[in-house]
Amino acid sequence: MRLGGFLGRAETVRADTHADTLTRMNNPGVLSFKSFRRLWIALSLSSLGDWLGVLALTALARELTSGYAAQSYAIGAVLIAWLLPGLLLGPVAGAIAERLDRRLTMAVADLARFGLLVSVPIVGRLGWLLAATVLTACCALFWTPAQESLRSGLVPPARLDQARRYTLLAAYGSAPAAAVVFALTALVANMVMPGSDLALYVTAAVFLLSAVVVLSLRDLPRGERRRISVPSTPGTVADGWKFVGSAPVGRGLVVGTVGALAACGVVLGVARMYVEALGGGDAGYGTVFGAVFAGAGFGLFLGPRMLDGFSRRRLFGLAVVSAAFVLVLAALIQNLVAVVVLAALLGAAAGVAGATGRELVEREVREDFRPRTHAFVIALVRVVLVLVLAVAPLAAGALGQHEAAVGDVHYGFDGANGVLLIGAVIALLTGLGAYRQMDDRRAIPLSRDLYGALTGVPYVPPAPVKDRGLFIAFEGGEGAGKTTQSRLLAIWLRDHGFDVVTTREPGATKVGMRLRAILLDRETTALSYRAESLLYAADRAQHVDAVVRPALDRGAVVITDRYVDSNLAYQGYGRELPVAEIDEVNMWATAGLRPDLTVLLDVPPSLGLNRFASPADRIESEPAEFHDRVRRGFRALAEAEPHRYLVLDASQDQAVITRHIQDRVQRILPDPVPASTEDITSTFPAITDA
Ligand SMILES: Nc1ncnc2c1ncn2[C@@H]1O[C@H](COP(=O)(O)OP(=O)(O)OP(=O)(O)O)[C@@H](O)[C@H]1O
Ligand SMILES: Cc1cn([C@H]2C[C@H](O)[C@@H](COP(=O)(O)O)O2)c(=O)[nH]c1=O
Repeated sequence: MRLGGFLGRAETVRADTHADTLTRMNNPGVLSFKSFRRLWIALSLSSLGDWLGVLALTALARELTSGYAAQSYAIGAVLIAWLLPGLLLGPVAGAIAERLDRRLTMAVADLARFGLLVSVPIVGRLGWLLAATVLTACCALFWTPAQESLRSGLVPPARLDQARRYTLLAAYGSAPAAAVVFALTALVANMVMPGSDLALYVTAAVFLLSAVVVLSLRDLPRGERRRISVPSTPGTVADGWKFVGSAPVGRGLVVGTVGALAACGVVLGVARMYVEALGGGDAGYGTVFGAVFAGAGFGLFLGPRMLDGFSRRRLFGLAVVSAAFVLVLAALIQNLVAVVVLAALLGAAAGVAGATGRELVEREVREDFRPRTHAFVIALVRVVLVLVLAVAPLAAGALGQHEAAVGDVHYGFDGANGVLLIGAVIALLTGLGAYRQMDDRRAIPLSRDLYGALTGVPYVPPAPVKDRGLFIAFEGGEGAGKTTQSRLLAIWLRDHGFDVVTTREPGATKVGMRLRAILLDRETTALSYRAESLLYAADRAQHVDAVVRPALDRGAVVITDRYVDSNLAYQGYGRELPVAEIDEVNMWATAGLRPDLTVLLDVPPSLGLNRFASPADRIESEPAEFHDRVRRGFRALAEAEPHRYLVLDASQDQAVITRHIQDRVQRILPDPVPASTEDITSTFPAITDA
């Protein structure tokens, strides 16, 4: 019997493996498309060259100047020359590239970069180094959009998303690789060719190789070419702020992103000078640079998997604040090994912030606004990085070198250290600002919240204070069993001597009943989604004012069948209106009243809807995808605040569900109210004259 079971399982595994192979054969990975693979190799080489170039050019700029201030200024100038063209000239270069042959454009841009980089050590002057940096950056402005336009024609539309992910990997994964190559080159150079010239020759060779790969691209699609349109970075920032900045989450994201970038930017900006002061040379510089990017990669991977159940909004602010503390240590501990480790930690904190920020956008921004939001964040990253990378070395130069002596102990405190501390202060203030803006668990102390997430036992706030009752909401899709379970809970609580008010939304007041009729009548047509959302919120405002608050004020347990979460799930996720905005409207409508506990009865819509015999109302008759989105919405809301929810599988037996609910409610019950108040205990539904 057991053996049979085992063989059966082994067979299933074999069948699955076979199915996987078949799927892979029918659905090959994007790198199996030969032309795309070559383009991807060219992109990896070109990105490697870009990162190597900035390391080699800044290192050589330092060598071509003397004195702490002059060297800092030279490095700052190279970084500005490297970044500014992208900020200002992107749309112009895109418009020119639009008219040119894509493959030829890329090859010529690579060959031009090869020539420019070879010329820099030969000429050996700072002025030409800066001019060559600007021209090299301009070549990238033609190369990148031409590559993007080619890419979209090399893979089937269904694979574009995967192709985009590979492209991102090549573009950013090449940064730590460049740091390793740079550090190794520096070690070799110490033996054969002192100085930073060798790194520049290696960079030039990488671009030459990229040109060869580009020229080897064959079988490019004929016919209509994909359009190239490069949006202006300052324009995207200004436009994006108008809508991203209007909600607290948006403002928090922007403020926090600025802080995380300030932290990483100052390290990259002053790394060369700081490492020199610690006796590290080019190899040390490459290592610090690589550590920041390797840490960031790790943080991006770790972010979504970290502290499951902990508020993402809190995590975002915390990650930025942690970056600030790491930066303080990096500024004060003047030891190269420690600085490398701290650089990796800093990158990891920024990576966690980046991944969490992305998760927040996915979760809280309406689907059709997401591309605009992502474009805005990317543009913001560019602008802030240019500013920080430009200003940091200049500020370090202006601060100069200082030394404090206490007895025989000498402590050097250079401009680089000062700038790192300034960066830390900016990151700390912005991190705290983002945390405050976005905090969605104000009532819960952070330490308990963190402890709960770390131990996997979410923190449940203590029972409400005596002068206020208990507020419990039942939420879930159609036919989940909310009415059934709320009645059973009310009966159980009354049996235990509690003053209980059962109520529901919409329609617990006279005004609410009219609104319910409008909202659920199938004759109501052409009701705009926003109007629908506001009508539900209006019903709620009346409900809270006339039923819920008075009952809570007298110390009753109020059980409502649907509340704010229904608005967020149905109108936010179902109708795809901005969830954060609906939340704000509800905050206002209810004067901030939130349930002490929300019981989410989770059921597949097909099962819940089948539980009814009566004809479907206006909302129930929405298509299956709508109800699927609503279900996902409820679950996302519960995941974001697990301490406030009890999520139950509502396809289980009724009695099992009831027991789970009683167990949880028991933990938060206040003392029963005196029997004298029971004469005002209402029954379901609570319809008032209001
Ligand atoms: N766990 C369960 N298993 C099977 N049937 C159930 C279960 N819970 C409730 N039902 C039945 O499903 C139907 C709908 O239940 P109920 O009215 O409580 O759901 P609801 O969530 O309040 O629905 P609505 O979407 O109208 O608010 C009722 O006939 C009820 O008896
Ligand atoms: C509160 C609230 C409700 N809805 C929807 C959900 C249901 O389809 C109906 C209410 O019917 P029920 O039988 O009383 O469950 O209204 C909504 O879309 N938005 C809301 O805020």
